[in-house]
Amino acid sequence: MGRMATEEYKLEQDRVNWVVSQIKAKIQSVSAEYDKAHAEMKLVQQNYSANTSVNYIEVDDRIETSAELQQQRALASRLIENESIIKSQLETYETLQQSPYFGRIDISDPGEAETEQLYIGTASLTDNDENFLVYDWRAPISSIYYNGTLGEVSYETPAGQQTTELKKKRQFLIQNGHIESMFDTNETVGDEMLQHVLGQQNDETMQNIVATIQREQNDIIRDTRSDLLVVQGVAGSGKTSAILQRIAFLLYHSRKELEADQIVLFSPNKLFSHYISDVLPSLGERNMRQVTLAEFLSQRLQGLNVETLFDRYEQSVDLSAEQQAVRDFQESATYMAAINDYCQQLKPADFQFNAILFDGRVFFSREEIEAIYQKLPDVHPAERFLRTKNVLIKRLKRRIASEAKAKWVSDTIDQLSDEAYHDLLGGKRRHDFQQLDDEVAFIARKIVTRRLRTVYDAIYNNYFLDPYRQYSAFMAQLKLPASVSSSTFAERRQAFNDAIEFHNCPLVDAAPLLYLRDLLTGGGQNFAMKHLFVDEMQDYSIAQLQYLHQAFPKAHMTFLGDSQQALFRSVQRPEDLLNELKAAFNVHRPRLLKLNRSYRSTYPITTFAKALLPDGNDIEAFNRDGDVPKILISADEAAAIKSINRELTRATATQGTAAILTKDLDQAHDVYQKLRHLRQDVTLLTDTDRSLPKGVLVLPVYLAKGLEFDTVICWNVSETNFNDDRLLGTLYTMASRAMHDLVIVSIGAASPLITKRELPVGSLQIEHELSN
Ligand SMILES: Nc1ncnc2c1ncn2[C@@H]1O[C@H](COP(=O)(O)OP(=O)(O)OP(=O)(O)O)[C@@H](O)[C@H]1O
Repeated sequence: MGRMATEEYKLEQDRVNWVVSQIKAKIQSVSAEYDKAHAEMKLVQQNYSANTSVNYIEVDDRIETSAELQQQRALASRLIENESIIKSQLETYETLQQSPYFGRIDISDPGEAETEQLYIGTASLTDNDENFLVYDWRAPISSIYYNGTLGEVSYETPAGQQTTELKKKRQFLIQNGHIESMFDTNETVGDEMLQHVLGQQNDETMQNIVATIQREQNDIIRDTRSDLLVVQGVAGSGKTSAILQRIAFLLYHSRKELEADQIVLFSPNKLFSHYISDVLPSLGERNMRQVTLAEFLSQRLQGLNVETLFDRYEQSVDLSAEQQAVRDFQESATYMAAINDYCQQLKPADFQFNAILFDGRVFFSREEIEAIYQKLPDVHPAERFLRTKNVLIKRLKRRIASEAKAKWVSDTIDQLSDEAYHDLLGGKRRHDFQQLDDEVAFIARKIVTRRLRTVYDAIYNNYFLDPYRQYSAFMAQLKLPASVSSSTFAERRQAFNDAIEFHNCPLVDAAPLLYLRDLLTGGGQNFAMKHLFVDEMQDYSIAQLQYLHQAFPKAHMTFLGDSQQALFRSVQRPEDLLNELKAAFNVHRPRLLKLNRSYRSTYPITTFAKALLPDGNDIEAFNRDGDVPKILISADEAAAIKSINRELTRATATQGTAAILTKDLDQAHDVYQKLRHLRQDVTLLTDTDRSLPKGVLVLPVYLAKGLEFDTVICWNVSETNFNDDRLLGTLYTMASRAMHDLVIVSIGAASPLITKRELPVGSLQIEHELSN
């Protein structure tokens, strides 16, 4: 290990130069190709717009033109696709030109005398004879680079397992075509390169980590077997990074069967979505779909305001022990199982059917709908519901047919303008009808159908079932476990009813309610989604995860989280969690992986952060130098603001990112208002923000989930402000956002969460400030 002899270095730089020259040549030829494709595209577009301006007087002409137009359109879209393929190729070459590769492995296959040298980069590159100059990091052979120590190694290929001998492993840092550093290592991926990468300053968006993926991370990235992969990883261990590289890997691995939009990631907030948005494009892949749980639930509960996790966190009213027990119950798999049982056994008379109204009058009465349901055979509830729907539509059609004979309809027809009449004829023509009467009857049905559109929509959208009343009825008949008091549960049910009255839906009820609705009406399932990722899974209840599984029944699941970062929730052992999920999901190949090494923060920061936790010993700090975290005890708020300002001036002098994290939004507002008078570069972030502006940011901790900053200042971790054990996860999340510097501010005595812990000597620097 260590820096290499100059001669070796020169040889490698020569190779880099040679590869770069090959890339340059490729860029030239592809650019020419691109220009050609672009010109072709332009031509078709011009042609297309010339064609679209032809006049439409002759009806038969119109048909011909539209066939021609369709052809043109197809041609145009093929050209657009072609152009975008060439463009992304060009982009790949341009990235490779800066840094063609980051690794080299020397291998010798059994029985062969020769040693082969393979270079590994973010994308593959071949010369004109199809020889690999650079291997894609996701190629089967590249796994050796991440997994193998020197000596005999094996790797998976589509043709089965192969073995080879790994003779050398070399890492490079190449920038602008220049080798900045290079190391030989016999470890998986050596620490020196990692030191170098991690020591750098934070960017506005996350970077890919392909050059330095660690062995445990590689296991997550390349797992293609598991149908449920649960990752418990400590703060800063690379969970989010692993998700993104895994997606890139899967897209490569199943190039033919998998598209980026068949992958969905549930992310903690919008800032986070923006933060990670560059990683996949930097690897030449399209981004997956991203959604927050709140967005997903609200979209499915249209017309209701679904309480967000943040709303709930903000109002974290101290729940009584009984209320907590009710919440735990409602978030459990048992509760979801009870819903399933209820739906399977629901008697027709217990269905909460709604009458369908038209113009304020009953069109289909409750009794009629119930009678239809009652008469149907006792099949699966969703199936029976669907058949009910079909009967209703049939009856609607019959009523339309008879209503079409009504006098008001013929009166309406008499008064139709020619234009309106033709409009109603739609695609039909005069000679489509045998007699004029038929045509008039057709128009009459059209008129009535249009008028009764709202009835049709109501049937189509399942409005004849009231899922809210049904859910409430479910709660009313539920047999409660011993831990739950019936009066507290009755209060909870009342709270749900009241919320619905005001078009609100409590978060705890959203997933169970949707589950019930989907089971009874047979909707809400997306069979096209092939992979479901959940980041920060500790903020989801089992019930919510179970609903996601129900909503994406065909998706492989990868759930990642850190139980220690739970906000206002008790910590659960990952093994228990996996077992619970396994039972609830009925999966075949579950797997639990752990990441214990933390890369984000310096050694002193991780050492301090882990000391806060009762089970912090599992956390392994990555060895990177830095200052010891500091706690500033101020006498009052004004003094605290002043000292923050001083710290910020120091922190921003180095161009780094700095964030002040608060317990909740109110405090973020407050700090922002005070600080704004002292400096111009401060921004307050709220949950509608989608990007991270430059300068100093003030934000509540839950919006900082998954993010990182060079300097973090934790606001007012005092005895009074952090006086609850349940805030430990909050404090730990705050502290673990810091990459290089961590400052904790406390007005008055510090929180017992810090003072009661036996912190290792010298792990925290304490400064008392007197008021002035
Ligand atoms: N193998 C690696 N090589 C280089 N950098 C890495 C590696 N693994 C993680 N990192 C860096 O460590 C930081 C933390 O990674 P990431 O955000 O993925 O962790 P996380 O487990 O999702 O964290 P948290 O749960 O605290 O939000 C990032 O800056 C990431 O780039």
